[in-house]
Amino acid sequence: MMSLLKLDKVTGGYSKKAVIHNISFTVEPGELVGLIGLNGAGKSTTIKHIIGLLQPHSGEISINGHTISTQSEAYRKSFTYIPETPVLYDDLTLQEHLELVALAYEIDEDQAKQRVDALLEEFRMQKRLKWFPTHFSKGMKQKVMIMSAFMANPALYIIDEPFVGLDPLAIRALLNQLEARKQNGAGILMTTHVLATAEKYCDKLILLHNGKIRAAGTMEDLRKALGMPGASLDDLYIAMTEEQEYA
Ligand SMILES: Nc1ncnc2c1ncn2[C@@H]1O[C@H](COP(=O)(O)OP(=O)(O)OP(=O)(O)O)[C@@H](O)[C@H]1O
Repeated sequence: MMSLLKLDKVTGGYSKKAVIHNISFTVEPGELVGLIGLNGAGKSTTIKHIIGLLQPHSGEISINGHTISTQSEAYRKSFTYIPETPVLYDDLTLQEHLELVALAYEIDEDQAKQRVDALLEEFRMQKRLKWFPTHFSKGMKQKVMIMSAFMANPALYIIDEPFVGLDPLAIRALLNQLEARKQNGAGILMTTHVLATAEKYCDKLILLHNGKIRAAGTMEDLRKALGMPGASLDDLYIAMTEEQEYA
């Protein structure tokens, strides 16, 4: 079966010097995959290659079998990206942001209205439809990005550290939405430093260290690979970084 997202031996970075090395993994439909690593491990750099901001020095990235160089339009329409720092249009209200997504993704009016109503309720933003971003708190701005991504309803979600800055109700709303989208066959790649949440919700984890994949798989796979039965993701991760430093 064709993977939703496939990285095949991707090496790349910002200049000739590689920052990520020989990265291979997949995200399958219905899977939430956590990309885990210390500050500077290469998580954002990996994401920049997937969303097309950087080009690999070698290796290949495909979404539903499309690559960005050969089927750019199909590739870009297959995913939405939720950055860690919200990027909003100062002159557009929340409503206009959501309308823009509906236009860009060619969602018909009835369906758009249904999706907007459900998202407003879930993220408790019903009273903010006519607001401009300057009046939003940091967490509300993040919610606008998250709602816009869910509006588009893509096959693949790429989410950079979603849990910092959201209140507990918003985190629950996000996790509920992710679960529902997974049930419908979407795939999700998410970076986070909140390891307890990653351990609980991710189907598969990819541990990045110094730009390389150190271990990947389910929690059970990772425990076996590191010889630590019953360990938490926190313990596994710390053990992995220490092992590398003193090896
Ligand atoms: N714009 C850039 N130009 C050059 N090097 C960069 C740039 N951004 C990041 N790097 C380097 O790439 C490496 C990986 O950084 P990256 O941002 O991918 O880490 P990360 O895992 O996302 O970290 P964090 O958890 O802090 O977000 C680091 O050595 C960093 O210094």
